[in-house]
Amino acid sequence: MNATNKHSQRILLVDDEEQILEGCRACLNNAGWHDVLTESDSRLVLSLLEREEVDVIVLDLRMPNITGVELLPQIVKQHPQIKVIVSTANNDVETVVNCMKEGAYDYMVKPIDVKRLITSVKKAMEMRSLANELSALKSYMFHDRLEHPEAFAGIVTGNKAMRAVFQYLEVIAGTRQPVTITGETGTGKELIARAIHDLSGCSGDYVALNVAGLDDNMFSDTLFGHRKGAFTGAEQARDGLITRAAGGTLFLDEIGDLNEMSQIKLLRLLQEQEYYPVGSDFIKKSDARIVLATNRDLQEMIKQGKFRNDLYYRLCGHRVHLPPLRERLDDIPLLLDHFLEKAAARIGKKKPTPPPELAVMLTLYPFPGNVREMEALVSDAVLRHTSGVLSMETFKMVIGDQRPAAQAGSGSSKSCNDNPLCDIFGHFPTLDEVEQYMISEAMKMAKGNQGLAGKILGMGRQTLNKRLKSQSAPA
Ligand SMILES: Nc1ncnc2c1ncn2[C@@H]1O[C@H](COP(=O)(O)OP(=O)(O)OP(=O)(O)O)[C@@H](O)[C@H]1O
Repeated sequence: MNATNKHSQRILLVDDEEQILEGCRACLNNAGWHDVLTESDSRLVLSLLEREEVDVIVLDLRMPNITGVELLPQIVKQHPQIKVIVSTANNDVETVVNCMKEGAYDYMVKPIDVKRLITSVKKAMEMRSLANELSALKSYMFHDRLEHPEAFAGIVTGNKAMRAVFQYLEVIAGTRQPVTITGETGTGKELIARAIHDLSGCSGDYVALNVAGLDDNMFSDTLFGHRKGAFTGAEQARDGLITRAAGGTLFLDEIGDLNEMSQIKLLRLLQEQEYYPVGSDFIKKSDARIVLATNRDLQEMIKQGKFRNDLYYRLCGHRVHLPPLRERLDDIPLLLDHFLEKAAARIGKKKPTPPPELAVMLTLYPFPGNVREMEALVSDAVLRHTSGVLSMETFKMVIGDQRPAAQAGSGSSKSCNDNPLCDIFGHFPTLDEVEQYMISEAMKMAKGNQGLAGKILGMGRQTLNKRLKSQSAPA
């Protein structure tokens, strides 16, 4: 699927010297920007901008006919979204200051330094995509809609927090920045990674690698490949998965398990899009979009010295967090229906009817394995069931006498989905707990007078007295 039709990042170089245009174009191509337009006639720039969408312009200030100094304010006025970097032959502070006042994003002194050119264009592109994301986010805030619901078709949810994740992913779909997905095991991180790829409109493949348990050699060899003779047994050069993901998406799962050396290599890949195949001194470039996932608490790992701070901050650019299933109980009936249908279809049975109390019973269970655990539970029940109505036995065996999710140890009042009783008790209370609470509140209101407290509670003084005695009696 090619869900987005965003153009790739496009640069326009304007200079009357063809040699400079060609030199800069080659440098930018090498750095990974392949969509570079050039124009040597300044009189044609404004009409070109009417026809073509451009993100960044590198504009020479001294040109015949119309100078860059004259052109700059017109570009800024007519196309305020474009970032303009001016290039000037002399380091004339006054001209530079004037250009910045007119709205230039940055400036460069000629002859153009390649590193400076690349850094400046990179920053301008980042600013441009941030501005795009901001305006898209504003529009999502006002219209609760998804432009590409088909990208999320496999993810069953009606939950608000999940929908906000989808909207955010649509906003950042066009950027090539890495995306980090966090969430407990089984919350659907891999499904989200796939959706990011589908939304990106990239023509290349989606390639996934679970890095858990890989030592640095295996990590480097699997991801970056090796040159011939790099180690005993490396009889042929071999490309790594990063090559297979060229022009597409590389999904690295369980990055919280990476060791120190591999973290350094991952950081270089994220920051510079560069890597070395094992045994090679020649650096290679990658244009794969990188999506990462972890179910570990990376900040806690930093405190323990197990995860690099700089890598963490690099991962923070675009980040989504998937809530655990116990915090989106509204998804349980939908998922139950989905998994019943899926399991029945797989074994060629008719979809069984769930007993009405089943969905409620499932909301009481904390699901430490999240959606994956629920799917396994439902599949197992469908396999075992024989009559038209699904038996509760399989569920009872696993869930047993589970107390509501929060009591079962999650400790989160959110798991009651903002039920007012949960606000008071910190979990969904039992009848006994509610009774005790009401009696003690009524006694407080009645300043210890049992007759009055009984009236408040709608019971006689003697009944209240009995209940008070039974509450204080040892269990
Ligand atoms: N919202 C959902 N709708 C349908 N299926 C889902 C949903 N969320 C998760 N699943 C299913 O649950 C299983 C686990 O999902 P997934 O592998 O994406 O989780 P994960 O967060 O990547 O887990 P882990 O951290 O263990 O790698 C998969 O079979 C997936 O299809």
